[in-house]
Amino acid sequence: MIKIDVISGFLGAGKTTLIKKMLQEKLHNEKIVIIENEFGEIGIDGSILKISGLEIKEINSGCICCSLVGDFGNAIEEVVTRLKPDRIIIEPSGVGKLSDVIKACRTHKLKYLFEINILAAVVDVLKFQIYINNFGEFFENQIKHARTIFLSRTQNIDEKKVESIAASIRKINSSSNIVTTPWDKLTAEQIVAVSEQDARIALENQMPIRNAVVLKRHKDGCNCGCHCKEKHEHKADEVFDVWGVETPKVFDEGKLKKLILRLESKKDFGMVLRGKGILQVGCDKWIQFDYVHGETQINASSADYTGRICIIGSGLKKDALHKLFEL
Ligand SMILES: Nc1nc2c(ncn2[C@@H]2O[C@H](COP(=O)(O)OP(=O)(O)OP(=O)(O)O)[C@@H](O)[C@H]2O)c(=O)[nH]1
Repeated sequence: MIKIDVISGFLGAGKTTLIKKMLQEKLHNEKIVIIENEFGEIGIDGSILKISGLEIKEINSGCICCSLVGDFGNAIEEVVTRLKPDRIIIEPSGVGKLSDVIKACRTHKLKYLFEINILAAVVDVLKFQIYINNFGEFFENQIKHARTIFLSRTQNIDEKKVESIAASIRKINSSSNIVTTPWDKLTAEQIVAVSEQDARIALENQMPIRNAVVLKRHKDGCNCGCHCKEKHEHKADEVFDVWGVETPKVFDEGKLKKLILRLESKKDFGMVLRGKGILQVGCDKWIQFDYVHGETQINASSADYTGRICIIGSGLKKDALHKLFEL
């Protein structure tokens, strides 16, 4: 049986970071294929994970829960029949619903060839409240259907706050394991062990196969993140925007750092939830940037086939973004 591990989590929560840790420290002896699903046509995570030298299948230009159920099914079929790995790790888009990924796996025509093993959600403690308030429909869905919840950035807040967030998560999902220790204090062995605990039993309880889509009514003032009047269950592309470009432009590194910081301005660019890119900043010099509100990381990167930027948010002002990067 091929193991399927799903590592979900909202935009910028730390999914790729967690997967990298598992791969580098624990799973490097297994034959693994990663299915990456990014919301937007510009895939960045595939390049980041590529350094591990693994087979990566990217499904871009939408998310599994919207229009890509077919593509996701085809990707699984191709991986299962052609590559025959020991394990498939799926990183759904940050705005994907974990319940949709589970459903797509459980109803797949080749489901007898694989079993869902890890069902994890990564939750950024610094953004917990803001995401619950603004994008609760997507955020809570990931928490609710996960068997294991990894809190990220717990090293950046005091333990009382971590406790209170863990208690709020318990109210949404009372049976999950909640990992509160900063990951660098844990071995990948511990991470995989806690994630694999009772996974199958939990899945049976959580996800009875449904033949019909149950529509969730949303009320006035609810926290799903959309602005529409009709009552319906939302797809990610109704709530979130994506702006992505490929560019050969060579940026000035100092200037680039400053303009990435300007993404904080909701007034100028809309609500930017996540930004990432791989860009050339000199003759043989490339950087990779990671933007999450209140936190920007810029690291050296190896050269890529061209420069790429991907911005995800709500109510994005795309023309302003174009101008910002002087494209
Ligand atoms: N300090 C700190 N930084 C973290 C932690 N987890 C992730 N990061 C940083 O947060 C940024 C986003 O992390 P990713 O692993 O790319 O997040 P992701 O969930 O894969 O993001 P998307 O799939 O693009 O939405 C990166 O710069 C990480 O280095 C953490 O626990 N502590």
